[in-house]
Amino acid sequence: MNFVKMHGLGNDFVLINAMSEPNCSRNDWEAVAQKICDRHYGVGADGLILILPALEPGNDIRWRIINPDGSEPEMCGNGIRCFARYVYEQGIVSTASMRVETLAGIIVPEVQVQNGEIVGVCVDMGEPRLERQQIPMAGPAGGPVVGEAVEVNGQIVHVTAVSMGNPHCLIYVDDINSAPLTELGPLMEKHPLFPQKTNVEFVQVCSPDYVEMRVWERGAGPTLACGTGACATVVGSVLNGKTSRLATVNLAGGPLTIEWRESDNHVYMTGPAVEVFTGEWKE
Ligand SMILES: N[C@@H](CCC[C@H](N)C(=O)O)C(=O)O
Repeated sequence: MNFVKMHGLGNDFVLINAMSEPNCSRNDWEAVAQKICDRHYGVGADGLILILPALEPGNDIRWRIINPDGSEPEMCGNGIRCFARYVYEQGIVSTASMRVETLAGIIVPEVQVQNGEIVGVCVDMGEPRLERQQIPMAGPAGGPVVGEAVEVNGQIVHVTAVSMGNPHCLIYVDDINSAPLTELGPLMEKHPLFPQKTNVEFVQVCSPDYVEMRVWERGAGPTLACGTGACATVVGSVLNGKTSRLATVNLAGGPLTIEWRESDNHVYMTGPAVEVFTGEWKE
């Protein structure tokens, strides 16, 4: 199978145009993802992205994203920027702005072109989901989960939960460099409060328009960046009164600009998407 390797701030993906593969209707993509994402025995990636035809008229294209552990998340922010750039550059979609069918609903990325050069991708990520059941998070039905005390490994941490289609759990820290990413990350990911598991973000607020964030991703572990996590970070930080609606989220792999727009309640994410190499996967 032909593939392309891309990344958004070091959050890396293998993309396969399933429409041009003879065996595109195969039903073992989860197993392919586990093999191809392996950093020792495969290509190495934080996820496998499939390019598929739209199911509904009016939409341009559809995707699937699969985590390295074979689970299928609803959305991926860095991945959708790579996907949009690739399908636009390859002429699979002819317009810079496109309607993409995802498990989180229709997502609208726009490839940004200046003087004939692609300079980035801005994505309308839709509305954040804040109700407890929408995260989803166990416990009595109710409104947003903001700074809720949760016991993990015998200690109390305060969590804020936001869904961008996929679940995120924010934990504020004073110093990002000493955040317990690899200790608390996996424990929170599988905490019984999150029936579909969760991505875990450690956040240091530096100013109302600049935060540092490090992520432990559901189904992938620590990654250099997480686009949906950056969106959730700004939404959660606004709910906590810690930032304004427009802020830079700096990740291990670099910065994303995130705006939670008041006029339409949508979250907009702007950042890079880079092609690294192409290859052929032999099974
Ligand atoms: N890297 C992503 C998120 C990918 C999905 C995540 N691992 C999950 O299971 O929800 C991003 O950039 O948003």
